[in-house]
Amino acid sequence: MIEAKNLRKTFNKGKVVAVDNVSFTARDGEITGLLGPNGAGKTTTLRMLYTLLRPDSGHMRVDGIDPEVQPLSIKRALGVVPDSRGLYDRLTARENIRYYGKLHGLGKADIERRTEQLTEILGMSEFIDRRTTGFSQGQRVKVAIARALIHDPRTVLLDEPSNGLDVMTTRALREFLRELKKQGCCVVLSTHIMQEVAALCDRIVIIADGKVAAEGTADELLQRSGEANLEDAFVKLIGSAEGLLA
Ligand SMILES: Nc1ncnc2c1ncn2[C@@H]1O[C@H](COP(=O)(O)OP(=O)(O)OP(=O)(O)O)[C@@H](O)[C@H]1O
Repeated sequence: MIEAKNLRKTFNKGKVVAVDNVSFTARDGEITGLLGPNGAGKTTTLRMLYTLLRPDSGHMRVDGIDPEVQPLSIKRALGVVPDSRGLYDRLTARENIRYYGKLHGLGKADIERRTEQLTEILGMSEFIDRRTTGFSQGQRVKVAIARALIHDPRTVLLDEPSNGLDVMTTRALREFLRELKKQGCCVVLSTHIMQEVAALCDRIVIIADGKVAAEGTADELLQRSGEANLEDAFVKLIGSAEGLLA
């Protein structure tokens, strides 16, 4: 479970307020979607959650762990697919994944076993032993996901995971995330695609201008907005649909 409390982050000596007092809870066994237009503060929020950025104020916990007190425990608890997928181009897909396994202190046999499993689930066998230079977006995302999950984390954070993916790969990705949820994982993803949250997320945190504009299940958001479909509900709750894809 992730608990974010009053997170705030500014840049450029306080002139840019990227995230302003954001609070929400993401539970185990659920997929939580951070939905918002470009520049809303989704990536900055995720970066604070995976401890790449330190909040100016506020705090977060993962399974009760405070990153200020136990920074390494948090890193072990999390699987992260960042916005820049960040693969090492000179390494093969397998070597990229193996390297992360080693960083997490896994033994060779465990790394090989888990890599085989993820290769199968994510459909990577055709390119697992190719260098990642020239990989398509979909192939990159798959390797980034496998790398993030090599240590079997309970909490998984994904920044715009379906960006640039074709329909079939997006469907496979959604199926995979549902499987993680079934296993009891806490899954948090950011997106600006309404369809994505509607199809996938148990809870939706709508972020606009660095703030939480609304939060709840799709049904709760419909009720609160008094609208019959999610698209109209989002428009009403955010005040504009600019930057959001249906
Ligand atoms: N390192 C940084 N330096 C200066 N400003 C930043 C930095 N990182 C983010 N920002 C600003 O903070 C705001 C929120 O950015 P963020 O990347 O979190 O939005 P986002 O919701 O993820 O957008 P997108 O959907 O376009 O990726 C933007 O105005 C952005 O320009």
